[in-house]
Amino acid sequence: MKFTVPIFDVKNLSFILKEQTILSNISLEIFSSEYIAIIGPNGGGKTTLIRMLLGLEKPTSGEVRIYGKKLSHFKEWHKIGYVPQRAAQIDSSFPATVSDIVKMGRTSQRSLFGAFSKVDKQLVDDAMAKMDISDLKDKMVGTLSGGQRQRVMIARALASKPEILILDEPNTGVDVASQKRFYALLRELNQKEGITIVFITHDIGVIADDIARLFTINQKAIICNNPKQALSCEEMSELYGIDAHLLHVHKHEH
Ligand SMILES: Nc1ncnc2c1ncn2[C@@H]1O[C@H](COP(=O)(O)OP(=O)(O)OP(=O)(O)O)[C@@H](O)[C@H]1O
Repeated sequence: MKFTVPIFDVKNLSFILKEQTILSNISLEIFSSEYIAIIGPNGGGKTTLIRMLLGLEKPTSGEVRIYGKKLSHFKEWHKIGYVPQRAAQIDSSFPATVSDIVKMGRTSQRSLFGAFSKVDKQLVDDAMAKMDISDLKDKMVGTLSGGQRQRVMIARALASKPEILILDEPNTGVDVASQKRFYALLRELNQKEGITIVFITHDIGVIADDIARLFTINQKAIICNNPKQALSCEEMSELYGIDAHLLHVHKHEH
């Protein structure tokens, strides 16, 4: 079923910090089952935008709605899986196994000391299977490769059975072969399971065929209709870096 209400509805969002404009008048919508990439120069405000979508940072002006609700009224945070930037950079002595980490994905839906139910266990096992890490479940997470850790962090997010997965530059420090495998997994989550994906990346060329829309953020948003326009947008974003203009606003069709 397609939502007519967007998952995220952002209107005229601005964020000014110590007189520096970080985001200026951003408006966008993200719909169920979309695969969206967000690109832009370093410091362009991509992470800040995501933090505002999740209520982790308060905008100076403007509004974010999730599933039609104001952020302050939204309670179903388990529907949103978030893997922040550098989440996979875990200290090698970190005392937790892969399955310990993935189980943490269930905590938001259990009472603080609630027992780990059969359903919880099944969801954890499913998330590990989807991310192809079942055989690593008893390994200490700090001993894994960058690509394996990255898949553990995403499995943790999947264990909460999210409807939307937000990934902030998940490929930093991951080799090309692991990246390709990772992109294939994301495509599968989007196409087979209908999970909405919002993906902050510098790697747009590789996923251009998978994504539905691209947002280029450089204080202001440039929104492209389709991935074929994406590459020219990327070139443009590299060019200006100073003052972007709203070039094209996508109208979502239902
Ligand atoms: N809480 C904060 N305190 C100080 N500066 C901040 C804060 N939040 C964001 N900024 C600044 O806002 C700008 C945008 O940062 P942000 O991390 O959102 O950019 P980004 O596009 O995600 O960059 P990158 O590609 O390097 O991750 C940067 O100049 C950053 O220093």
